[in-house]
Amino acid sequence: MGLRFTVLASGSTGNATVVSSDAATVLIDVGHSAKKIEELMKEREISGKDLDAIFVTHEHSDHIKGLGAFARKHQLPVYANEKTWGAMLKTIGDIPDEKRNILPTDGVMEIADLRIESYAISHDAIEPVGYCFQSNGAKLSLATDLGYVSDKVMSRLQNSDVMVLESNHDVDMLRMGRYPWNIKRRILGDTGHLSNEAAGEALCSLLTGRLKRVYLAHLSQEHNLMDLAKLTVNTVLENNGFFYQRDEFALCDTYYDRPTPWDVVGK
Ligand SMILES: Nc1ccn([C@@H]2O[C@H](COP(=O)(O)O)[C@@H](O)[C@H]2O)c(=O)n1
Repeated sequence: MGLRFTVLASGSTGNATVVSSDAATVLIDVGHSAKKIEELMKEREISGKDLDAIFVTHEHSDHIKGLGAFARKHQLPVYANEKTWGAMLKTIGDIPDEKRNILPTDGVMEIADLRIESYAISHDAIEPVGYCFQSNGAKLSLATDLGYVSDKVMSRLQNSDVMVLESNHDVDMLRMGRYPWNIKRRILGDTGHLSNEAAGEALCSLLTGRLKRVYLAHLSQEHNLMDLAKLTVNTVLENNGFFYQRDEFALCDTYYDRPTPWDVVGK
C-alpha cells in the first residue's frame, strides 16, 4: 500500500484527518473534543492506540480544541512549529517535554515509512502550515485554511495523487450573508479562506494526469453547499479547457460531522 486516509471532520466547527502508511499512522489536527475525535475514529474502526503522532497545522480552535486532552490520554508525541507551540500552549495545557516536538515550518521528517513535509501557508494564525505525505511512491497533500495559493504552495502540491483542498465559500453567498463585514473581509482576504473559484483556479495548475481525486474541504455551512462547490470548481476547470472523465479524476466530499470513507492512495 502507498497511503490511506480519512478526513474525520472538516469545517470551522472542527478539523481532523488520519493518514496511514504501511508502518505509521498520524493524526493531523484535533479540532473537536477528545471524546468526539474518539467517536469519529471509531466510525472508521481505529482508536488513539493506533496512532504514532499528532501533527498540528495551526493554533485556531477548530484545529486544536481536543489536542491537549487527546495527546495526554494516548501519550502521543505532538509536532508543531515553534511559533505554533508558543501560541497554543496556554490553550492545550501541559504536554510533557519528551512528547513536544518542534517541526520546521518548511521541513521534512520521517516516521517509519511515512515522509511528512510541512509547508508555510497564508492564514491569520501565527505560523500556519499545510502538509504533504508520501510513502511507497504515493503522495497525499492537505491544503486548507489558506487565503490564497502562493507559487511556493503550488510547488509543494505538485505531483500529488490525491489532495484535500479548501473550498470554503461561494463569494456571492458570503458577500450577501449575515457575517459582520470585518469577518467577511477577513475570510475574503489573503490570510483568510479559499473560495470555490480559487480552489478551481488552483486546480488548473495542479491537474496533471497524476492527480486522481480532490476532496473539497473546510466548506462553510453558512456560505456554501457541496454541490455548488463542485459545480463552481468544474466550471472553472472547463472554462480553462480541462475536461475529464469520471474514471480519470473526481471531486470528492468531506463532511463537518462525519468521516469520509478510507481512501487508498497509490498501490
Ligand atoms: N461569526 C463568525 C463566523 C465565522 N468566523 C470564521 O470565519 C471563517 C469561515 O467560517 P465558516 O464557518 O463560514 O466556514 C472561519 O475561520 C471561522 O472561524 C468568525 O470568525 N466569526
